[in-house]
Amino acid sequence: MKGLVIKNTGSWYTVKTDDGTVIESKIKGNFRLKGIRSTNPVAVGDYVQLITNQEGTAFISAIDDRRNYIIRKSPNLSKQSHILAANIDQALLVVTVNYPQTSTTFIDRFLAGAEAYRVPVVLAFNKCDILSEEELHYERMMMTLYGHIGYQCIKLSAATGEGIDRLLPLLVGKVTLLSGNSGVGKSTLINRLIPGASLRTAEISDAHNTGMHTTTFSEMLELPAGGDTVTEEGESRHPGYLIDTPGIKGFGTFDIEPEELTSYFKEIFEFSKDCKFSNCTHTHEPGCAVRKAVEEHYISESRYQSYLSMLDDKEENKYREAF
Ligand SMILES: Nc1nc2c(ncn2[C@@H]2O[C@H](COP(=O)(O)OP(=O)(O)OP(=O)(O)O)[C@@H](O)[C@H]2O)c(=O)[nH]1
Ligand SMILES: [Zn+2]
Repeated sequence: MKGLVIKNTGSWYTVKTDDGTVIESKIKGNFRLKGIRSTNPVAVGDYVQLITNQEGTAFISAIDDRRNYIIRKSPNLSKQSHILAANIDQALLVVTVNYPQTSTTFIDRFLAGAEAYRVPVVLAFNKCDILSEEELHYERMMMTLYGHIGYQCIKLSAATGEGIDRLLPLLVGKVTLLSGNSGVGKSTLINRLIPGASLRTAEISDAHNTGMHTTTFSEMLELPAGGDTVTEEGESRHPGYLIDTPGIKGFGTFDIEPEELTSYFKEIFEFSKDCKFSNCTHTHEPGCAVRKAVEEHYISESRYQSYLSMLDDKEENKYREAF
């Protein structure tokens, strides 16, 4: 039997099978995944093979190849990492122009990381209900900026429900990683999208109270089935899931090489094709088409600054590694 892992608590995995049954499962034996040293071989979002047993539970006997996965490296130096989620279709980055203000550096770092993982990002501009005229103007400028680069932007209020009708269709049938700084309204949004979700979360934390601080657990929250969970091709798909994993602030960008960085800033990459040197870092080189585009306002100053700050990190790391 096949199924989708929707929850991971310690050594137990909750698997939703193709016919909609939910089965508590454990890993059979100690199978390892090629090339990954992780503390959890199976993660939410994995498609797995199950062998059911008489007690009504099951063994996970195989995992389908992953399209992608996000990991958190262990803070200690064991070189082990923890897989937070697999097979993500997209990320929803919740941002606010105020209360609290999300910095463009934070947004751009997140976007660059997502590009590195080839995960599309939708930007949700939340709390439009409490913004002043001036703040709304700034929000429009931000939405225009990121919209031009190619990111879908949705203006919404998780509190009042405004804009939710535009967001929902983007989530149907997809596994969406929910991200954003503390206080931007992620929990409020989840409760808006999935009535009763906070209640369930509370129950879960109660049940596992003792282990909460040591066990990282992830969960996919199922969106309520809408009327359109059948694709145009007539193939049915799941109603969509949200992954809300506390502690993920973005995609790991530690492995990005400085030469690669340009390609993770979509519009910078486009202009860089006209730079005189193919290995141009767009900092000081003559004939740099990127710096020219910044001067002529084809590339926004804030995006260029974010690029430079990420480049700086890389150089600094290199320096540290060298000594
Ligand atoms: N006015 C207004 N307030 C909102 C909106 N969305 C959330 N809030 C408020 O903002 C505060 C933070 O919201 P949360 O949903 O807890 O934010 P979060 O992103 O889950 O925060 P963390 O759990 O710290 O990551 C709460 O007081 C919410 O009521 C909104 O659209 N408009
Ligand atoms: Zn250049």
